[in-house]
Amino acid sequence: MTHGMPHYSEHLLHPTSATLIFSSLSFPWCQAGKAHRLSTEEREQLLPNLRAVGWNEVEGRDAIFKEFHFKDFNRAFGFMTRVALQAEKLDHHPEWFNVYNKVHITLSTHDCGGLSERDINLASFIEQVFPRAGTALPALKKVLLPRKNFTQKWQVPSPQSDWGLKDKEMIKAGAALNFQHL
Ligand SMILES: C[C@H](O)[C@H](O)[C@H]1CNC2=NC(N)=NC(=O)C2=N1
Repeated sequence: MTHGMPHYSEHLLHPTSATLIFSSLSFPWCQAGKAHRLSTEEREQLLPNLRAVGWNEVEGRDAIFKEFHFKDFNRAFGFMTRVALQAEKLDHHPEWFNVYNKVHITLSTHDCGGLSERDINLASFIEQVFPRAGTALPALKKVLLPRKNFTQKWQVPSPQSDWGLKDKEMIKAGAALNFQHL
């Protein structure tokens, strides 16, 4: 199954395709209330931003899909570990598949039988951990430290941190984020 997803190195080459703008969803999305399927308006607003970073709608099912490539299994599994811990915190779990350096992720909310804001927010988190997990460690500082390319509506809390936003801050920033990878 190929979705024409960009390989990680293409993200580096085409940073402008990595812009996510989530603006109007409420918080917290996870514990509060029952999940509801995204409205037409929400979809029109949010899905283009996800498509721009390689998430596609799944045919025949209300879900989104993206394929991630890493340099090796360790990096793929490191990425999965971060996503898994966050998914557990959010009580929102991805459907995923891994072989060696590839991770395929499908997001959908089983509780409401389709896409909800929980999926958008987990996708947003995934986008934020992806470049860090996918980058060879020696390249990390070079690639990630410059903050000038992070356009955002909130303060980066610890500019010294090589790892950028902490999970908690990412959750807080949540759907109101305007994020550029690089
Ligand atoms: C009982 C538990 O809170 C629910 O089953 C959670 C767990 N993780 C979940 N993950 C996903 N992807 N969709 C859900 O609806 C969902 N619901």
